[in-house]
Amino acid sequence: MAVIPVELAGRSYEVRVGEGLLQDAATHCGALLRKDRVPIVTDANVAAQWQDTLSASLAAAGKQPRWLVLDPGESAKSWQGLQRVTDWLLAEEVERGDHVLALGGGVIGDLVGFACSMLKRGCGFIQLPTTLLAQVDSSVGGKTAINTAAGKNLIGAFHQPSLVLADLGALATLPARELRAGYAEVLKYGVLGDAGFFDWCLENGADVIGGDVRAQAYAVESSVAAKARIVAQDERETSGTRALLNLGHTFGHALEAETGFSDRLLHGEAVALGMVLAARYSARIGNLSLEDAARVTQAVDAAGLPSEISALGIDSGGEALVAHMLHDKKMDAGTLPFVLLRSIGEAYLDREVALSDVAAFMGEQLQAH
Ligand SMILES: NC(=O)c1ccc[n+]([C@@H]2O[C@H](COP(=O)([O-])OP(=O)(O)OC[C@H]3O[C@@H](n4cnc5c(N)ncnc54)[C@H](O)[C@@H]3O)[C@@H](O)[C@H]2O)c1
Ligand SMILES: O=C(O)C(=O)C[C@@H](O)[C@H](O)[C@H](O)COP(=O)(O)O
Ligand SMILES: [Zn+2]
Repeated sequence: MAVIPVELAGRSYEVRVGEGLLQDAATHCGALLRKDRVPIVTDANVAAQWQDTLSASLAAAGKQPRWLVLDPGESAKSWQGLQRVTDWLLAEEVERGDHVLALGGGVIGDLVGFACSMLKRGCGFIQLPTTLLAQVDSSVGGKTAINTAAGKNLIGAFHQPSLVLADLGALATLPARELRAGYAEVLKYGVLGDAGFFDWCLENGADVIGGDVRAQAYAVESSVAAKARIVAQDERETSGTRALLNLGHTFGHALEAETGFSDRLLHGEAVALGMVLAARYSARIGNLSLEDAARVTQAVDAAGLPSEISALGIDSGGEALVAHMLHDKKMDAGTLPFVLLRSIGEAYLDREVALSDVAAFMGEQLQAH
């Protein structure tokens, strides 16, 4: 098992990565579970695979698991989903000093984390991420949120978990499309800040997606270490450092909004497309070589992820996509800083981007090929 600390003043916690962590969850959580009753929120797909394992672990420690099982999918990250979770936590008489377990992907982690940030003005929670995306990204760093009609993650809070248990065994039951989508966020760490890791991804990405546990362990541990370093420097995304983790997301979130936050385009797929767009736009304004932009596209293609927005069947034009971007949380007094690239492994925040030029670029990309 690898243990990666997330160092935050007064709120440090560990991310434990390994096999069999759900079987041993009660031991790992230890005194964080201070009462006999343990509230757990998950979705139906995850419950079908992992509810018995977690229940057995808790029962063996003399605990009574209490389950809320939600419908799977991005639509749970909504006002209705939030109300369902908070009402249930209140009915379960969860107190501020208790810990709620969030068992699932990024949807469950973001939703439950947000509910816990508000419950009685803040109770504890533990992330038990079961998707590759959640293990490498969403369970770490404390961003929690729901979506609204206006856009992605627009209502949320920073609320750090007390512990993250990333059980690599959970990835064995994950559908191939979801594994691939999570891999986009792995590749992101290479593209934004680590050319060596990008090269590792090119060589080993197929093994990660193919289910090789050693490759998955390296991918998860490296990604979590990279994220933990950045979050420790800039927990609340105020200095510009953490904003680099948003590489591909301004484009990607606009595509998710335009496709209705639906199965048509998963978050990881949107991030893959967004990274390609960020690389191509960086090349267009002369800040990235055409060769490096092409390498980002190749890495996305090699993983079987989408790389051309023209294939999405979006009827609207570049202006409509830019209209979604105006809701981006990086928007600052009329300026939208974009995460762009100088090279593979060197992302930067560009505050000089003209949205009219982005609209023209997106219009071209929607027509291309
Ligand atoms: N907070 C953050 O820092 C952060 C970072 C990245 C993404 N996100 C958010 O995460 C969300 C996407 O998360 P996701 O990709 O994990 O999607 P998800 O939570 O919807 O899970 C994907 C699918 O896999 C199923 N599933 C999960 N684990 C499984 C398992 N082990 N076996 C079988 N099926 C399983 C789920 O039921 C779901 O159908 C988005 O809303 C995105 O905005 C947040
Ligand atoms: O942790 C971060 O910071 C990230 O940006 C990670 C992203 O992968 C994640 O999708 C995040 O939720 C996007 O942040 P947002 O602030 O644009 O909602
Ligand atoms: Zn993301």
